[in-house]
Amino acid sequence: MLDVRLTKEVRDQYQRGFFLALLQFLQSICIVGGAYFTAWIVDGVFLKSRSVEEAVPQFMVLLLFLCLRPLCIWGIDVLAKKIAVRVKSRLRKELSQRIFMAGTVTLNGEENGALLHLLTESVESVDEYFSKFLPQLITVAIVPIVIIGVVLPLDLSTLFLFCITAPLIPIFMILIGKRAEKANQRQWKTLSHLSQHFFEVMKGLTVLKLFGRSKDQEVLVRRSSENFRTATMSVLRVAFLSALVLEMVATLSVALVAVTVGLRLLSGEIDFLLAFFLLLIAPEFYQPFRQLGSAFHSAITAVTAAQHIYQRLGEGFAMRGEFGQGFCTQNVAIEFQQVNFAYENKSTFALDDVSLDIPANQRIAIVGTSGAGKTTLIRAILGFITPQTGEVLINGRNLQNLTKRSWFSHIAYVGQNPHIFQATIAENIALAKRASLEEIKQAAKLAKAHDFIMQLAEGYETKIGDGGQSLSGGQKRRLALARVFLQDVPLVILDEPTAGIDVKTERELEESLDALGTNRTLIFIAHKLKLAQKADKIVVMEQGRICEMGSHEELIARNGTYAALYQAYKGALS
Ligand SMILES: Nc1ncnc2c1ncn2[C@@H]1O[C@H](COP(=O)(O)OP(=O)(O)OP(=O)(O)O)[C@@H](O)[C@H]1O
Repeated sequence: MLDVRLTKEVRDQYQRGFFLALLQFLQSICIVGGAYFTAWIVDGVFLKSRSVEEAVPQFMVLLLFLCLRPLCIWGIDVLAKKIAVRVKSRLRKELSQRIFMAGTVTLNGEENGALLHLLTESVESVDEYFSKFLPQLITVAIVPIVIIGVVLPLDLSTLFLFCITAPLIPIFMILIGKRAEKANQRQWKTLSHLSQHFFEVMKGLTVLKLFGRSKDQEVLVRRSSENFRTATMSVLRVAFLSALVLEMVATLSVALVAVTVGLRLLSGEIDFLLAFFLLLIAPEFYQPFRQLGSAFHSAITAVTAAQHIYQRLGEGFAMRGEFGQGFCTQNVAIEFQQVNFAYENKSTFALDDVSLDIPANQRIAIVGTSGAGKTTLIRAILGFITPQTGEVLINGRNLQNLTKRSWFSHIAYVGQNPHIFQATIAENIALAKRASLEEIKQAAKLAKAHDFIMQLAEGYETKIGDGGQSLSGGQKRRLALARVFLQDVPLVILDEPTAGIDVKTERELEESLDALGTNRTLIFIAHKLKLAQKADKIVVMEQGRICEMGSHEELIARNGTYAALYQAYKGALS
C-alpha cells in the first residue's frame, strides 16, 4: 500500500527520515541485545549455577537495552509525528491555494461541503500514513533483517523458518488490501456526499423551512448517514478480518519456530542458551509485520484520501503560478480568438466559438438572457477557466502564459455575490490596497456607501459579521464597489454593478461608474439595459455565442436580439 506520490511528500524531510531509520536500527540492536542478555542471565544463573554477582555486568547491559528501547520508540514516534504534521500542513496549504485559484468556478459549483471534507478530514486521515505506516515499513525493512543477520551464523533451520513464513504476511496483506481499497473508496464517497448534503441543507435551511420541506431533508440526511454507517461497517469488517488473518499467520509462525526449537532442544541438537535466545527473538521477528498489518488499514484510508486530494491538486488552472511571464501595463486590451469552453459534465459549450476584441480604455457591456454565458466570459478573462480551444490574449500575449499575481494586480472585480469579511468596514474597503482613512472615505463616497456607513454605530470602525451578515445585499455591493474605487488599476470588471440598489442611489452610482470608466478598460455585465446604453460597445450573448455587437443605437436599429431584450426591459419598467 505504498503510494509513490504520498511518500514523495517527505522529500524535504530526509534528515528526519535518516534519524528515524537510525533509531529503528538502534531499536533492533536493543531487541537482539535484550534477548541475548536475558537468555544469558537465565542460562548462567539458573542452569550453569553462576553467582548473581557474576551476572551483574550482563544485567547492567540488559537494563541499558531495556531503557534504551522505549526511548528509541518515543524518538521514532516524535519524528514520525513531525513528518506527518509538516506534510499535512503543506497539503492543506496547497489545497487551499488551488481552491482559491479555481475561484468562482469551483466555489460556485455545488460542492462546498465536499471541499470542506477534503480540506479537513481527508487531509487529517493522511496523518496515519506518515505517523504509523511509513515508520512501520522502515521497521519491517530494518528489524527483521538485523535479526536475520544475527540468526544466520547461529541456526540455519530457524532462519529457514523465518524466511518461508515472513513473506506470507505481506502476501495476505496485498490480497486483503484489494478488497479493503474498494470498501474505503465507497466509505470516502459516502462521507463526502454526506458532508456535501448536510452543508447544502444548512445553507438552504431558511428556504426549506419556508416551503415546509425541512422534514424531507431530515429523512435524506438520515439516509445518507445510514449509507455512511453501512460503508463504515464494511470497512471495519475487512479491517477486523485482515487483523485476524495476519495475527493468526504471525502466531502460527512463532508457534512453528517454538515447537521446532523445543524439539531440537529436547533431542540435544542445540543448547539451552541458543534455544532460549531463539524463542525470545522469534516474536520480535514477527512483531513488525503484525504492526504493519494494523497500520495497513490506516494507510489504505490515507491513500484513498490522497487520491482525491491529488486529483484536486492536479486540476488545471488557466494561468501559470510562479513561473509564467510577469506583466505590467497601464492599458489593458483583451482579445478572444475563437474561444470554446464547456464545463465539466456539460455537453453544450458555455462559450461557443467566441471571438471578441476589447480595445484598451473602452467600456464594454455584456448583455444576454440568463445562462447565455456572460459570467463564463468574465471567468475566461479572469483566468479562472482554460479554454478548450482558442486563446484569450492580453495586449497580444496569451493569458495562460502570464503569472496569476501579475495579472490579478491589474484587475478590480466585483462579482455577483461580493464577499464581506469579518472585519471593520474600513478594513473591508482597504482589502486590496493599504490606504488612509481619508482615501477609504473618498472611495466610499464614490461608491455611494459613505452615507449608510456614517449611520452605523461606529462608522468606518464598525465590525461586520462573518459574511457581512449585518449588511443588506445592496450595502455589501456598494462596499465591494468602494474597494474597486480605491484600487487604481487599468481593468475593472463588474457583474451587474447596480443590482439590489434603490433607484435614487442607482442614479448617483451611474455617475461614479462614468468616472470609473475613464482611462480604464471597464467591462460590466448589465441586466439593467439602461446601464448598457453608456457603453462604447455592447456585446450580446445567446447560448454561449456572441450574436450581436455594437453601440446601443446600432443594435436598436438592427432590431435583433438586443432590441427584443430592450423592449422587454422597457416593458418591465413601465
Ligand atoms: N460552475 C459551473 N459548472 C457547470 N456549469 C456551469 C457553471 N457555471 C455556469 N454553468 C453553465 O454554463 C452556462 C453559462 O452560464 P453563465 O453563468 O456563464 O451564464 P450567465 O449568462 O452569466 O447567466 P446569469 O445571467 O444567470 O448569471 C449555463 O448553462 C450554466 O448552467
